[in-house]
Amino acid sequence: MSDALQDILVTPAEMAAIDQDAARSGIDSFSLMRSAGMAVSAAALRLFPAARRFAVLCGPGNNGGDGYVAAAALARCGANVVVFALGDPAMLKGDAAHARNACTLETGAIAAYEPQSGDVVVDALFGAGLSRDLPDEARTIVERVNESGLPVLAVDLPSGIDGHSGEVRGASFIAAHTVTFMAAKPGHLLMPGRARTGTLEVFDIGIPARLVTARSGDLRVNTPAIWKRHAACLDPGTHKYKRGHLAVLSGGQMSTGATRLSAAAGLRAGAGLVTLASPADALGVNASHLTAVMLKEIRNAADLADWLKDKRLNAFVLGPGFGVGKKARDFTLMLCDRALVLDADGMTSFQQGRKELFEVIAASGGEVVLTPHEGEFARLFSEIAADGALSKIEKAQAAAKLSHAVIVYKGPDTVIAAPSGRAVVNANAPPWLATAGSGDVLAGIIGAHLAQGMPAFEAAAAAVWRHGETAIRAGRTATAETLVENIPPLA
Ligand SMILES: NC(=O)C1=CN([C@@H]2O[C@H](COP(=O)(O)OP(=O)(O)OC[C@H]3O[C@@H](n4cnc5c(N)ncnc54)[C@H](OP(=O)(O)O)[C@@H]3O)[C@@H](O)[C@H]2O)[C@H](O)CC1
Ligand SMILES: [K+]
Repeated sequence: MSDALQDILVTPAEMAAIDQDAARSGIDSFSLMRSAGMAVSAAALRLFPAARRFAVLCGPGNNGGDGYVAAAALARCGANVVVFALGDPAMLKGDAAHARNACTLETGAIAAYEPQSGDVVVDALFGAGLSRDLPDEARTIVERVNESGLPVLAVDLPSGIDGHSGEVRGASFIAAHTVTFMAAKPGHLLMPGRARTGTLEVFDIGIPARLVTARSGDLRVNTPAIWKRHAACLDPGTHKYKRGHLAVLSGGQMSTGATRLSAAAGLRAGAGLVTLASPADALGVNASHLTAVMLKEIRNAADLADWLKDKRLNAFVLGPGFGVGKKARDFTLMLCDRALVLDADGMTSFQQGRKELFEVIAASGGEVVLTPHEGEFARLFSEIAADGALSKIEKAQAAAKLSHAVIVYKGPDTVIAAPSGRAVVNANAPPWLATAGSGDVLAGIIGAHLAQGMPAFEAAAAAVWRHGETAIRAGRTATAETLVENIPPLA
């Protein structure tokens, strides 16, 4: 696989355009289908050497064509293969018809397939061309196979998964392994598609990388390649102020834990100095819990304005445990010209009045990162959240454009999007990262990256990735405290 294609995500519509470009450039489209089908048969033999029988389920388009190629190749290798078609195979066109004609195996009607112990199901019903909910006949088979617990090897996408959004269209197979072609699709990474894709294999069927990159947008999987050149903040000549001064704004005395988690995470993640800015009533409780993190009394906007004269204070986290209301709004608007992570209560405080926030962000030229989980996203961007035609990626992109901020749309499939439309989908977070206080830790890591001078998009993408690595290191019993202890070095 070409390096240029390693991390890119290509939508089904872009992939269709790439196919056409490949045909125009003189590449024989049937040779692509042959490569695709051969890759599927190779994966089937490699992953399921003990299969008693391969049941290849072929659909009405080119995904089905890949299935006929794979079935014929498996049979040539001596495997026991049965083939079932959705719809009348005589209606197949073009390459799929060619593939079917070249496959001498008898083809049964899909309704006749009875799952048997020892079967491996090769799912070639629908791939990139799925345009609506699965028809009833396909749905019945999907449900029968899913109930049987038989392993499913999906061609391109598990049938029923929308490659654009990862949504389930009526029903879908739950694959053990998926073989896709040239590049991963958003539906492989976005939930629930991610959970139904199994392990993902991206196979190069021979389309030149330049044709793929020419059509693909600015959408990537979140890997260190995205941000590592911005992470060179640890040069040997540095001192603590060069590594930035992060300030975390604490809530009142009954809700200080969240901000201490953010502050501790910020320090561990590499900010040179971290100060917890605390209201008077919380000074005592904060002081009794802090050592390396410093403490500063900030009672009101006047105190904050005075403190902000220190230009070395270059990044802020506001929101965890802060409380919803006017104080959060006033403080936030004062911080938008610096680097700011606006999390939790900070965002919720603008549920009414977001226009002012977005205008101030646009006008002030700071680096603002908003970190909504699904509920917070729905509160702050209700009309975007309600648009069923948009994928999670497109929702994050629309929110970034509207707010002029970098959006970290959190979840098992966190999407980071910039106002320019640039976006990455994160893929390294284990399920146990969803633990109380985990978001506070993430906010602190983003703050530390901002304090060290990383641009907001890279700071956020690197933090989300590092947060995932942290959880892997902390293990399945992770708590927010052990997450902080396990934040790995960035570079
Ligand atoms: N470069 C590559 O990646 C290559 C990919 N290949 C394989 O080709 C498929 C995409 O093939 P395509 O024919 O475009 O699409 P599908 O096979 O997924 O399905 C399309 C057919 O199904 C009909 N359709 C769509 N949704 C439904 C539905 N819910 N119910 C019934 N029928 C449906 C659709 O017809 P329309 O009615 O919508 O017009 C099509 O007939 C890709 O996934 C790869 O597996 C190539 O083999 C090699 C190059
Ligand atoms: K499929």
